[in-house]
Amino acid sequence: MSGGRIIVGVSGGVDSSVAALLLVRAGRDVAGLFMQNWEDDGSGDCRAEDDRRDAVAVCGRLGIPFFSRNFAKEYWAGVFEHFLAEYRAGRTPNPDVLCNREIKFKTFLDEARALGAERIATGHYARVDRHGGRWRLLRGVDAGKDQSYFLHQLGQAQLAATEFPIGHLPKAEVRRLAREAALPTHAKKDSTGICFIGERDFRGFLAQYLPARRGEIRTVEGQRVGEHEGVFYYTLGQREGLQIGGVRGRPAAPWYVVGKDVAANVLYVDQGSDSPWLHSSTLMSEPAHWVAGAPPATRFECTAKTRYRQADEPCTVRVGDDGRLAVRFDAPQRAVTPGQSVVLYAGEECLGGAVIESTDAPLERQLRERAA
Ligand SMILES: Nc1ncnc2c1ncn2[C@@H]1O[C@H](COP(=O)(O)OP(=O)(O)OP(=O)(O)O)[C@@H](O)[C@H]1O
Repeated sequence: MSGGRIIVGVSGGVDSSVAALLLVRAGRDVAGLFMQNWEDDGSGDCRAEDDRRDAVAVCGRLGIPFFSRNFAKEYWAGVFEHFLAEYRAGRTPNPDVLCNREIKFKTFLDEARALGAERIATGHYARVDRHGGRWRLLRGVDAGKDQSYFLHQLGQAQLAATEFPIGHLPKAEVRRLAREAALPTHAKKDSTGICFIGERDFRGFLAQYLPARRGEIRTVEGQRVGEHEGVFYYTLGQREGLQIGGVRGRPAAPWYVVGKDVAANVLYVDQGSDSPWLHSSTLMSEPAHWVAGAPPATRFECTAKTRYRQADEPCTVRVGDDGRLAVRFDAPQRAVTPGQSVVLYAGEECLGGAVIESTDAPLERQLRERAA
């Protein structure tokens, strides 16, 4: 395991800095590779230059070679175009899942090999081990930081070449190690949000690519209660950004998005964060990816997350002949959203997952039947 060069993805953040530190301490032949995945649009919000400077400083401090590559073209073609197409279709994609599959564990891995490395490492909170003749993807030990959800599209070939040096550590310990080693990133704030959007306003960003298209906001019963700027700017279960005044016969309680009719350009809302219109017990997915290369069975019980920050929910999975999943949850789930990923776990092990295509939420079913 320990021979040959290993290249760490250095993002200029504290996690990848400590990943590199631990590999250096283990006596490995380590180099850092920073990737730029987005062209600076001059808006002044792009942190890429600061991050790059921090990545250079960390490699300097550790005394390891630093490389930098621009993958903006690959990111645009492999992640961003799909991201826009999904939003245009009224779904809510997860670009980080795709970025891992298409960029960090493909383009980046290829580039690392071109630079003479046999293996790569990242500062993800996840673990990889070898068990029963195959590689397993396991949750990070810090439950609040676990990133296996975003990594569920990895397969045997990628895991065989990958290390997650901080996956067994709690975040507080990672920060402590960074401070103790005087790494220049030790006090840096964790990055939030989608990497190419950063801290800027999400709707404003999306509007540059998907121009506003005004339409009606209606209650599920069909009453017109307001106007929206474009159904694609909203996601199921969302409360913010809805311009709805007082509605006669309705209490002054907050409204939530419970459905989108993309063809008719209508946004459906209901009151109460726990609205029955938001709940579903079954979802259907696109063809699934399995970390092991194949599902454990054609029908099995496990737990699943339908969003990153969500508790594990017990469910039964049926795998169709075409690889698509029918996932039935023991208890109804709130705001299961087409475009997001359903990720399956057996205890600590991430089995794989798939993009959610549809659910049996009552309104979604009605809209689907109407469209068919
Ligand atoms: N621009 C980049 N260049 C090289 N590697 C990157 C880059 N962005 C992310 N990575 C790698 O992917 C890992 C996970 O990325 P993520 O965006 O989730 O960052 P994070 O959890 O905030 O970690 P960090 O503190 O290292 O930025 C990073 O730890 C790093 O190894």
